[in-house]
Amino acid sequence: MTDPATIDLSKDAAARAAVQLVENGMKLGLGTGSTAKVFVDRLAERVHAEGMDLRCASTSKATADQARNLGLVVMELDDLGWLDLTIDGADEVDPDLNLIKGGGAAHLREKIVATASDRMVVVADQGKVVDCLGKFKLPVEVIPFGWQSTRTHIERVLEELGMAERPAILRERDGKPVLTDESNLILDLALEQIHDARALARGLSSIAGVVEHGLFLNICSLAIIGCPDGSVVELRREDLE
Ligand SMILES: O=C(CO)[C@H](O)[C@H](O)COP(=O)(O)O
Repeated sequence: MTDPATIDLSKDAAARAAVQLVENGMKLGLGTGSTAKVFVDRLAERVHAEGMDLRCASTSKATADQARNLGLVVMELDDLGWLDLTIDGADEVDPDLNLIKGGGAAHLREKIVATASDRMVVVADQGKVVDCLGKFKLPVEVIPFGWQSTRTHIERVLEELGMAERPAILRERDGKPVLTDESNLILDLALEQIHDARALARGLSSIAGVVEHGLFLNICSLAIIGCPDGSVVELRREDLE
């Protein structure tokens, strides 16, 4: 297992590099999770040191609280309109910069904010880079009403795609279902390997009780991967930049 201290240095390296992409006057989307949290810390340092004028939209209540406590201006996405840049973490990043997100149960707002931005950049450590998406359980946000029927529909979609008998697990914490910022539930799909992410995304989106899945396809144009020695590796999708 990777040493947690090593992971922290990597996150810090990615966050520091990402902060350099921010320009004065930008409207910025802020992600959720431990790497996004480090980014917000580094961002606030730069904003105060340079007297930058930024307006931010947050992907979660947790990040909004953190950013406001650090003196950043956080507004409603609808009051900001279109954003210049969103910086967020990811649970998996494949060679085409397709992602799995939602480990922090925030992928619905994360996708809304990322797709309301000119550019989405991911900050992550090397452990997130994979050849094929799917080892990390795919989060699917579902509405509580009839969630077990929704789970049955999800399992049918998986069966149709040859991913049969893969359980959709209700996410719980301390014996209680995890609720998203939208008061919905999360089903985590244990898939191992997602060979046709587009078909899976289509299938999941066609189910009535599914609010949003954690596949981010063709959204991220740059992934900044932090290394424990403080260096970073940049993975790019030129066609999305
Ligand atoms: O998608 C997310 C939250 O919904 C996070 O960005 C993702 O889980 C990565 O988090 P971390 O940086 O803590 O590993």
